[in-house]
Amino acid sequence: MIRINDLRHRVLDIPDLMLDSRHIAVIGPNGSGKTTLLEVCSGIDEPGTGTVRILGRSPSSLRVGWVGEFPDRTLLFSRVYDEIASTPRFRHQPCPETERIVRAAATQVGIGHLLEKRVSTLSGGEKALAALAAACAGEPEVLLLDEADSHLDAMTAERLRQVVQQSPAAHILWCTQSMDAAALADCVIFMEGGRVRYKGTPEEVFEVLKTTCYYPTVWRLRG
Ligand SMILES: Nc1ncnc2c1ncn2[C@@H]1O[C@H](COP(=O)(O)OP(=O)(O)OP(=O)(O)O)[C@@H](O)[C@H]1O
Repeated sequence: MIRINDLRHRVLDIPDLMLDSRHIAVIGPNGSGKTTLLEVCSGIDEPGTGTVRILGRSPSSLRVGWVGEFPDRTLLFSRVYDEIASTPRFRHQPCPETERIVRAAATQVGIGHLLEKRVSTLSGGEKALAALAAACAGEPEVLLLDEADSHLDAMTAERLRQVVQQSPAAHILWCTQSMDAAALADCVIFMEGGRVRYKGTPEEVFEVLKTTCYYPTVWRLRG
């Protein structure tokens, strides 16, 4: 359960929000506060006013996985293996266990062949997958994806979706500009001007947005 009360932070103004779904799509126009909401839910950023509780705890006490739109800004290590190994190493996992976690995460994401490569030599999509593998290796309770699918080809985006679905995370907050991807979520929140304008199942939210550009293309095509 994600519970937000009296949150006022930068652009955000969320008096009361309760989310009990697992896969939550966060959509809305540029500058509406989607990333800011994810940051507050990640514990990266402490809200100025109000409270955020996820699984009954403060976000900073949770295992959080973050995959951003620009992996170059978050990938810290020069070798892919070391990037994925960073969280188990920070947690002082023994070497054989770290090795197992890294290989499992890389295999799950489909980048086992990239483990020895330098991060700087990867393509944009490969960097996104390396960031996803690193997030998965941390066995996150909450997985946050900030437009992580925005630069991916259709097949890679589909793989990212599958891996995210298979993740054991209790909550997945996925900010996306792909309404077709958002339509696959359990719950959609539509943000505008820092507020949650609509919240509900994809059917409920997209029904309200039917005449706008936010209606999923796949739904429009099927009539
Ligand atoms: N560190 C900050 N300090 C002050 N204002 C900020 C900060 N970060 C973001 N903002 C402002 O908050 C507003 C919301 O930004 P945010 O990045 O959350 O929007 P977004 O919905 O994710 O947008 P986009 O779809 O363009 O990524 C923007 O007007 C932005 O300028």
